[in-house]
Amino acid sequence: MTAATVEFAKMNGLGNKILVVDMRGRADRVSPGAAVSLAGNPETAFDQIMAIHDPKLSGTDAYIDILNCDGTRAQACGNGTRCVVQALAAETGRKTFTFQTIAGILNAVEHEDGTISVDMGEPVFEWNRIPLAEEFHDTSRIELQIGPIDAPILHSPSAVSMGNPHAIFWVDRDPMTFDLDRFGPLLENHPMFPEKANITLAQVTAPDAMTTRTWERGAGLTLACGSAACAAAVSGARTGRTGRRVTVTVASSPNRQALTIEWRERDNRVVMTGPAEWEWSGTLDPATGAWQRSTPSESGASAS
Ligand SMILES: N[C@@H](CCC[C@H](N)C(=O)O)C(=O)O
Repeated sequence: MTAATVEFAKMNGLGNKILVVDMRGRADRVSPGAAVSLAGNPETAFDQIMAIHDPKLSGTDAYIDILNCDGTRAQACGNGTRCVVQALAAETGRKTFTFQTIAGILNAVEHEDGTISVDMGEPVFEWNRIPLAEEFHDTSRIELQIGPIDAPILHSPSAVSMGNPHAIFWVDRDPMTFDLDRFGPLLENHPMFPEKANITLAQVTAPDAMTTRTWERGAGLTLACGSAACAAAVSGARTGRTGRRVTVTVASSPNRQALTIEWRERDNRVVMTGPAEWEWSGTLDPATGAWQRSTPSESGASAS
């Protein structure tokens, strides 16, 4: 008989709020309703759920189902993938993992210093695979702008899919100084993006460094977005703004933490390296989202 509850861990990657849910040994999934209920509680509020399922493909360790806090599915989540690696490494003592997601196969490794590298796959530039609603021969600079027509505030983003759709707007000052909570929803839902898009502001600060801030599809303003950091790094190199290995400082993350992103020349794959952090653990009902804390909390609260 399938148990009513499963174990989960509240974690984060650069402040990106993640629930890692252990769905192994079960045929059901975390329901969109459960996700919305968990997201609505300040204690379990999250940006993404990373649900670990039994592998569907030989040679992989797990199938990962990714849900945004609005209950929609996402194809990729860089910060969440590092959290999954840390959780499974702590459980098994292993250091390397291969996961399957809707977007493909991801390889990951936990290093001696505790940081985690995830091979996020190959970037996709074809307009209809990002996808965009209009044909663009060159998606490194597409026609899209916000603000007055003769003095746009944001314009000409680079578009790319890292499994999930991203638009990178190049800015010349700190991304925190822009009103992204106002522009984000307009751009996420712009008709140019038939599957919506993650919207990132990126300021190049050196040939090997940039600063980003992201409005996430299905989650809004989050403290960090790993796939967006990959998308920005690839777009920086593609447009000649940076080299292929960059430090991406995520302006909105606590203490402005950074990820290292390398777009490898030899195989076209993008490797993201950074930390993950466990906060507390509990159990939850994947059908309803009812939950219970099983490790101590500072607040003393214990249940939904
Ligand atoms: N925070 C994630 C990205 C999550 C998915 C995104 N909101 C989408 O719907 O594509 C990351 O770290 O990559």
